Amino acid sequence: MPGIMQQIIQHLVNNRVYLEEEYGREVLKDINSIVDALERLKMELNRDRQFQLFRGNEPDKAEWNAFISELPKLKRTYFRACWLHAECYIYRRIYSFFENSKLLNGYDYFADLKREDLEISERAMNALTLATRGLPKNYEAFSKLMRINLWSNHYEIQLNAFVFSQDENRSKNHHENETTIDVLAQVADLDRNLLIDDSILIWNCLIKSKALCKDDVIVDLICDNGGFEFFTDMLLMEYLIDNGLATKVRLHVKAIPWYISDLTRNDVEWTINFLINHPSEMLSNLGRKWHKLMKDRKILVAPESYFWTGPQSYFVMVDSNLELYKLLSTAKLCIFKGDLNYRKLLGDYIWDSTEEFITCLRGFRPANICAMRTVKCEVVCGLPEGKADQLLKTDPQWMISSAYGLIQYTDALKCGCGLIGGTSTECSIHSIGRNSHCVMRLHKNKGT
Ligand SMILES: O=P(O)(O)OC[C@H]1O[C@](O)(CO)[C@@H](O)[C@@H]1O
Repeated sequence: MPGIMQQIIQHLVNNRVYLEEEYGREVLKDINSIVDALERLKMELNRDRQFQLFRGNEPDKAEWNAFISELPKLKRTYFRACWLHAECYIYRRIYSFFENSKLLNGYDYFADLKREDLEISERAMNALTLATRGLPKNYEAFSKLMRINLWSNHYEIQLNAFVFSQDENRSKNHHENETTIDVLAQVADLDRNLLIDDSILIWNCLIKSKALCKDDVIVDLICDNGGFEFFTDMLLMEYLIDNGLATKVRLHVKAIPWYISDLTRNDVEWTINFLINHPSEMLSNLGRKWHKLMKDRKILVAPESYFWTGPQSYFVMVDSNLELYKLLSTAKLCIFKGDLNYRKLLGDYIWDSTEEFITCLRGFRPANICAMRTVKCEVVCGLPEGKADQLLKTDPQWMISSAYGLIQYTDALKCGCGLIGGTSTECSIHSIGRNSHCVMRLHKNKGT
């Protein structure tokens, strides 16, 4: 984190001239005070000081201050707090320096990094675009897209491992579309590291929703990173819409710059414009197509919520942000991308690695839920007995390397009784009703 803060300082110093051109001379005062504030924050972190309350124009300061005040005193400093709490707090403090400045309110100091990530992914984007035009509506194509999307959450793979020539693929097989994706999976050589693959359940969920639902089939995508990862998110979402597997996709983005590369509304707009104006005709056409999907509101950015940049685990959402919980409840499927979302889904606890996904959600079940992440920290569940031990022996870094991936799913109506969606009186959850809110409360009261 001190390194990240230093990078932001460097960014401001390096861009002084441009910022002055854009905002006028007065911005230099802002820059100086933000640099001072960042230096102080670095010092607070180094000295393990107490978290401070937010006192400026932060729209979510009441929630943050309540959270900080409720932390036990000993858990309110950088090295004593939970990792997740300390990390979120620092990212939130950093942005508060900008939002309380005169001219740099709204400034995204991570924007350049996200943009560069896309700019240098041209070959990968071209190859994937070519490979995904006219894909058939079947489970195989869907599952491949899911895996491409999953592996784009890998730390380093984002760019380089996806770089391969389209010509090589062409010469290998006549079925160009199919093969390019296969090659991608092989080049990435990562599918063997897919520890859980519930994509068939997700496919079934979407097929069933379409058949049963007369209204919109909504898919909520709780996004993670911008840049290349968002590009592959869009390929998957486009496939869902094109094939009638969803009639509407809502993108949940971050309200503020977050964890360096997380997607914001501006990043979505920038990405579409970048593609539209791209010299490659194929990418430009793709950009235009996505722009139309957004104009027709088939893919849209959901109202931004500060819940996603809070420190809380998702099981508290029903109490702390009922509006957002209700919004997610109108979806047929909620897809949570990335490691941070996963940590918040599971509450950032070191669960027994064989624990069921649904148990770890602790009652958070606004809709059918899918989590897709490469494993970057020690939070994991749903593995077969003995798998974690075996991995530890063969690859001690397996939980932090992001070389392993998970596609996990749980049905909103699933419960421990094995009677999926049933109305049996034997099961208290099912006899209470199908309302996920009731189910949530029941689980909570039971302390599960
Ligand atoms: O972009 P993702 O997949 O959410 O990864 C971010 C995660 O990586 C980490 O840096 C873990 O190493 C965490 O801070 C964070 O949970």
